[in-house]
Amino acid sequence: MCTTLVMKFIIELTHDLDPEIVDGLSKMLSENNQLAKVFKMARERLSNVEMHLVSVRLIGTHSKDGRQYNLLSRNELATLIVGNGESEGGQQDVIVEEKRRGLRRISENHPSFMALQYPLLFPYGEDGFRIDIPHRDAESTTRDTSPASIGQRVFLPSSFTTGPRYMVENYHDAMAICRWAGPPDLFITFTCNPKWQEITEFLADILGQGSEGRPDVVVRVFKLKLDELIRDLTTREHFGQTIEDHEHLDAVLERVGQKKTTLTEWMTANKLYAEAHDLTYVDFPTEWRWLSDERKEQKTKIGTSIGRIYFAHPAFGEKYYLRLLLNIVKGATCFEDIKTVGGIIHPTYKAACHALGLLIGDNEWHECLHEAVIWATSTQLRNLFATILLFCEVSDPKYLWEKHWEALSDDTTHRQRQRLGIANLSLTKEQLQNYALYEIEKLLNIENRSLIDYHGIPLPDATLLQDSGNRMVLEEQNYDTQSLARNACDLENGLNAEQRNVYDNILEAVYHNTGKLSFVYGSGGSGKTYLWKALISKLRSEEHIVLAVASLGISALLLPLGRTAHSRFKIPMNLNENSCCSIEQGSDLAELIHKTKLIIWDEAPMVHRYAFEAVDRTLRDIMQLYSKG
Ligand SMILES: Nc1ncnc2c1ncn2[C@@H]1O[C@H](COP(=O)(O)OP(=O)(O)OP(=O)(O)O)[C@@H](O)[C@H]1O
Repeated sequence: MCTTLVMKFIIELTHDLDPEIVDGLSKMLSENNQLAKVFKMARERLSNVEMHLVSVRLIGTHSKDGRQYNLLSRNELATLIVGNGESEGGQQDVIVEEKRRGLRRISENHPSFMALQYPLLFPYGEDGFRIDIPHRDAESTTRDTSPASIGQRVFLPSSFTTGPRYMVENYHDAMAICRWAGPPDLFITFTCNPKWQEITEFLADILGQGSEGRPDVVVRVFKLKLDELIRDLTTREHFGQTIEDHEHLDAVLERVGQKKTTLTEWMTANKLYAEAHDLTYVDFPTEWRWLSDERKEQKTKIGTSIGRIYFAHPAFGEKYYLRLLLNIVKGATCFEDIKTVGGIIHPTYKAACHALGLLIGDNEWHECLHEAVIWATSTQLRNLFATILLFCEVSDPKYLWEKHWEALSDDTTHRQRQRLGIANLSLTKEQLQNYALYEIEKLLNIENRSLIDYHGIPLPDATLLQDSGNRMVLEEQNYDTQSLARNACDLENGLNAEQRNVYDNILEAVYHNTGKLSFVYGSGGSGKTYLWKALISKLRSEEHIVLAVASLGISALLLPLGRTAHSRFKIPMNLNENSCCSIEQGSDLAELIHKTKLIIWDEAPMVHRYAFEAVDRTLRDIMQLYSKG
């Protein structure tokens, strides 16, 4: 910056300043700031040179270490010089004269730049920013950006609100309640509204404050209201008496080392009270109450709590068998009692299950799947089924499959509806089974096994699977066959002699797969559309595919699920004698055409001959490929 300008600027600035403060600062800088000392030296030098227009811009010269409190030494920075500034291309830097080397230009990124620019912020002339300055908290930055290096994994316990285990706990509690009380009548969700009166009134007192800026207020009001709702439901019993769920086995088993758990207290109660002997561990909370403060059970009025034992996977070993026993054994006073069958204490829970006949045949696996059906998703069930097949030596896999296939494919229709975007899609029993088998086969393949290894379970049918992925085929098969059959019967009965003749001819060709081209001619109102409808209903009710097309859009509307021929067969707009339809071999549409039993083309003469030729050529291509395949 030009010195005259600097001076002018300083005079303007200092006009209102307290001279005492300025003197104090100046004194402080000249005593402590190495750069200020250098400044002084420059001034002395300039005063010895005859020069009127000078431009002085400063920067230190040392470029070694740059830690924050490393001070300059007078040897490093000699003086600040000089020039007219114009020739420096407007760069914000610096020409200094080092004592030993003469004039040098220095970068803005030099460590002393900040100290010179803002002397009051860097009163000792400390180093400022520079290139590659290390981050003070470099370690934590690495941790933030790379979670893999955090170290030990921590599993959040189920007591951690909103954690995955907490959610699963709640889900299982809900399922236990549903099992005991039946499906819920009400499903209450409680959401927050930032326009609630309490929130708006509070924010009205703060100018320009919206609810988005005060989540603390929103959350507090939400919690207050939520607590109030819970009180309405529990204490005030708006919907009647409320029940509570019981501590579950999983927690009990994890705390085996602890002196008192619900399981041990169940046994203690069995020791002390004869009336407790009639209850299994699961049924116990229906008549007894767990006092968590005192960690003991206490007799209470009947029907206040629901018992639940956490599901134990068959792969859990002894835990699984203990769980089986706890569903049956009554009045046990110690762990040995649970293993005692017919006066014999068995060494393991599994042996006790054997002695009780729980493991005869595949009972345990049927029971396992039967219980899991209550809470598990179909995906989880298929995983469980695959695990049972792989590791549990099932004696009759076919029966296990036949008994549980519906639960294993429960999500299929929903998934296919979502995937294909057909809201009312319905799948046949074979398709549902096939999907589940395919998913199970994939799970078994991961373990290098296959359904072939399990005698009696059918293998997934590849063609059915292919169809279930073809939206067009599914659409053409997705009819209510029963109502179509009734409709077909009515229409068939109403056919006149001529219509009947055509009807029988066409049906015969369809049923015998002879292949036939029929041209039906009749004046307006003679009953052609009626005939089409009769044919379409008849064949669709028998799950055959019929493509109903018309040359004109208006005629297509009169046919059940009718489309224009151009749209259905992708006939090109500009036709010539060599035109073909744009249907790719192997596409869904080609697959649909291949499966089609009958094509009805209404108002056929309304389009050019080339259109028929194009369709004919394309159909031949498609059918030829499939017959070769
Ligand atoms: N066998 C029949 N029994 C009862 N009603 C019939 C029969 N055949 C035709 N119809 C009735 O006659 C009317 C005209 O029939 P339809 O629409 O099928 O004729 P169309 O030949 O398709 O006419 P257009 O060529 O104008 O389209 C309809 O209301 C239809 O229900």
